[in-house]
Amino acid sequence: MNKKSVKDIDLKGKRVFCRVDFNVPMQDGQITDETRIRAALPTIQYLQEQGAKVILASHLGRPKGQVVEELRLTSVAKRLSELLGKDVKKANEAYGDAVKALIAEMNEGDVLLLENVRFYPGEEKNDPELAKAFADLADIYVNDAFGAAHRAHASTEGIAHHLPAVSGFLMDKELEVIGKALSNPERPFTAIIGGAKVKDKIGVIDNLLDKVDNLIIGGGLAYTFVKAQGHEVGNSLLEEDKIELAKSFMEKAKEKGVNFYMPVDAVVADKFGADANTKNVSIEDIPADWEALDIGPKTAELYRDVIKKSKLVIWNGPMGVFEIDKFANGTKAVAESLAESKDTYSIIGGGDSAAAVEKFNLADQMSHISTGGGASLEFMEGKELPGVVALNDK
Ligand SMILES: Nc1ncnc2c1ncn2[C@@H]1O[C@H](COP(=O)(O)OP(=O)(O)O)[C@@H](O)[C@H]1O
Ligand SMILES: O=C(OP(=O)(O)O)[C@H](O)COP(=O)(O)O
Repeated sequence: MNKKSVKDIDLKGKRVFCRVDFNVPMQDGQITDETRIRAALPTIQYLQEQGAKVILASHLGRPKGQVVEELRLTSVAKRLSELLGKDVKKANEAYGDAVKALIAEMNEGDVLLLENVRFYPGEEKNDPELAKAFADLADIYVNDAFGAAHRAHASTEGIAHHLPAVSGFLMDKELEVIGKALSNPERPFTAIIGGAKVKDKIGVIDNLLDKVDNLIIGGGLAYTFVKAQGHEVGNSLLEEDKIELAKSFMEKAKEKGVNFYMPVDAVVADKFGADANTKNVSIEDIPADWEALDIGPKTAELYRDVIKKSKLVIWNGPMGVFEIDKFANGTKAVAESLAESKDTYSIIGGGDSAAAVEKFNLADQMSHISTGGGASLEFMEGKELPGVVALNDK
């Protein structure tokens, strides 16, 4: 990478503002997946070893500029203390005099976790005053939050304009692994896009059509395309205002010679939930009052064949509502196909896809599981990540 890293800078005795992505899934105040915390440990430990005073900052969830009690980083600080084997102090704010007082007491190698940076409206607006207030806490800025690198926020972008700004090891690793795979992709190159964030992902598909040989669509996303093909989708997830766009993507795929794979069958349910009645139907036969919550077995088989013939696969978004066993088979089949294809380099992005792979105990069979969903997609699309652009050049 042409950006300076934490290795390129003297850290001894310095106050380091290190942005990490501790946006971990939580249920009833408990962390349900700590992958992102563990992924940040190498940088934190390196900073400690080098004699820095480590000031960590992260967002958690989307509190929209307000204090939301459940989204405090308290349980993250506790878990981090256990993982580091050292007490991590937790501030109740993310900047200001009280925080400065805590920092003034820090010794070399100490770690302080600031409060959720998204409790402040200025964070997501990239308010220069908030960026300056963050910068006032430290001598050096380190960005190790790959998962949030596609956001131009005060703690991911703005602050970098006020301090010497370098990347952390997780950031470096993600950019290197994904960048290398995509700079000269081994072919056939296949992208699998699923999940529910239709609005976020539909634009991604446009850009991916310029890069891939095969595009596989699944998950809730698929039904806007099914509708665009002229079929009824019942109560399935649908973005009415994206149907025309979906049509244009199918046209573009044809023009570009990209194989565009869509579900040929689906598992439909008479309601959303574990106690729903279900059946397998052909894609043109989704009943009016039912919703498609997984790809069907024929589709899974079709996708398996494509995956097996691919040399590089990027996968973002589950094929169905994998959290409910009845609708997990499609996602499981894709994960198993990737695990079986030993010659295929697989990159998994997105919290839910990673969680699904974890749930099926196949995580160690994947080539790279990225800590960033949106970030890895934007990077793969060829977009510049603001959190990276803002760092100092080598
Ligand atoms: N057919 C479907 N209908 C409704 N929701 C779906 C469907 N398929 C998948 N999902 C949901 O999509 C969610 C994940 O979507 P998304 O956030 O876009 O993925 P990721 O986090 O991997 O990027 C999961 O919670 C899953 O239940
Ligand atoms: O979880 C994240 O994104 P992801 O679900 O796309 O991996 C990142 O922490 C960014 O969070 P955001 O999408 O609320 O900006």
